[in-house]
Amino acid sequence: MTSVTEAESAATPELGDVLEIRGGRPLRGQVDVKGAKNLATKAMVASLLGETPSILRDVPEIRDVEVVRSLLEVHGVRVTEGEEPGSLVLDPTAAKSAGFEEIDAHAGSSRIPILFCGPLLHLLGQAFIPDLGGCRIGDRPIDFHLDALRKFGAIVDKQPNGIRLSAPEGLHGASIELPYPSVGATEQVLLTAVRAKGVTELKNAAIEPEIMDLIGVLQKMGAIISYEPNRVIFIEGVAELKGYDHRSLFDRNEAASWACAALATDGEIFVKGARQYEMLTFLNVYRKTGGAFDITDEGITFRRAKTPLNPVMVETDVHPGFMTDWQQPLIVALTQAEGVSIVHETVYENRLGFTSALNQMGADIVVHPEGLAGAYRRVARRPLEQAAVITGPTPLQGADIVVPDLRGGYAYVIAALAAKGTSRVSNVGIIRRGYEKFFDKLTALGADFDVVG
Ligand SMILES: CC(=O)N[C@H]1[C@@H](OP(=O)(O)OP(=O)(O)OC[C@H]2O[C@@H](n3ccc(=O)[nH]c3=O)[C@H](O)[C@@H]2O)O[C@H](CO)[C@@H](O)[C@@H]1O
Ligand SMILES: C=C(OP(=O)(O)O)C(=O)O
Repeated sequence: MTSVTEAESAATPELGDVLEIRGGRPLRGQVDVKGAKNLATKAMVASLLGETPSILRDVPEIRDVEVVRSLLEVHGVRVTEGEEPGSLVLDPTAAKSAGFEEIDAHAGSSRIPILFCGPLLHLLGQAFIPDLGGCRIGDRPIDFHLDALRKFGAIVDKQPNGIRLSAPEGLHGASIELPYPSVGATEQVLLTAVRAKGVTELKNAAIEPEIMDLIGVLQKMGAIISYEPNRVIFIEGVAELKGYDHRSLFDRNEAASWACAALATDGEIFVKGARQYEMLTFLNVYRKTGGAFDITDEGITFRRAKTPLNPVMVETDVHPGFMTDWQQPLIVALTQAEGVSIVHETVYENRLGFTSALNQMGADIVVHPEGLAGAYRRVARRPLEQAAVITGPTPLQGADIVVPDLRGGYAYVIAALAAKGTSRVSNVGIIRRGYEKFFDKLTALGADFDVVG
């Protein structure tokens, strides 16, 4: 078994783990957003399907990319920096001869290993996938993934520390309907079906912009994928794929986070690289909240249109709805709205726990773990819904707080920046999973902080 340690993959010394933040200063200036965490990592896995090297551009310098890079290297993919800054060359030509590796890698740090199943089964006929990490925001089962893999002809054997897969007869096209439009399960089907024998029909697929960009990557490699109305995707398997040359979609989650930082601190931030189309839903909510934005070809500038902000009612949802990864930084801004805001979380069952630290800082947020009975819904909701009721405006005071997960952590940092007085924010290393050059960007925006641990 090959072990790829956290230390090996997270060697970048940019971030410490504890920040002392002196709040009360508006964030002003420019930040650049590069490729999306939720696309770049998947495009990197796709390189394993090609017969020739791939080039991925605008790769973000984040820990999840480092994790996937080391997993690819364990499987014999040669990963080097490309000529263009921020690009990677992924050469899979030695992967087949590298043979089967049972990896014990990064349990607790990323969800991407599950997407190696299809590519490894095509390449080697077998795979071992360790237990997954990622943010602890609910149960996050992988049953949709495993059911789909079985339909392709894979044999799945659950083991104490992961799953072992084999495909003695090879993989064939399948007819699959997801119980819920899961992003990861849709990617699993795409990465497996492109080289399976025959046609795959996927119903109730996720259609997030990152999925569309992954389909673009696979089409460049030679795949035949058509996207039909009503969340149906058809994939005609092909015998061989080549490498791709692709510039990653921008990180709309990072862009939305900085937009909320401008709102919460009453600052003004130009997010270079942000685009309107992928953020339409976010921008509507931003405007209703009392935020303003100017869109140009280079990016989007975010600021407040008024103070105090307006209260809003938001339901997180699959695309084209309001993304679950946007609600945490928005909730910080909503503590400064005049009146009662409601955020219904419908994607994960435990994604509002981070609000308790905001209450410690002076916010008035009540979480209803079973959702709000009788509340208005656009469509019927899943039983795992919870709701946060935020009453504002409430001044925030500095506090000692511990980052729980990626987006919750970002929310804590902007809450501390918006608060009066000094905060000590621990465990900020988690933020490296999805925000590149985070300290540099805070400094560029005029944040007053020190790394103290
Ligand atoms: C690396 C990455 O791209 N992460 C994103 C991805 O996560 P991820 O791909 O893990 O999220 P999914 O869309 O799969 O999960 C959505 C819901 O489906 C459930 N589910 C999923 C798979 C399964 O086999 N069984 C099952 O029940 C999950 O528990 C969750 O309640 O999409 C989420 C929803 O937009 C985002 O918050 C994450 O940032
Ligand atoms: C939930 C997230 O990521 P992951 O799926 O990688 O845990 C996120 O990016 O907010």
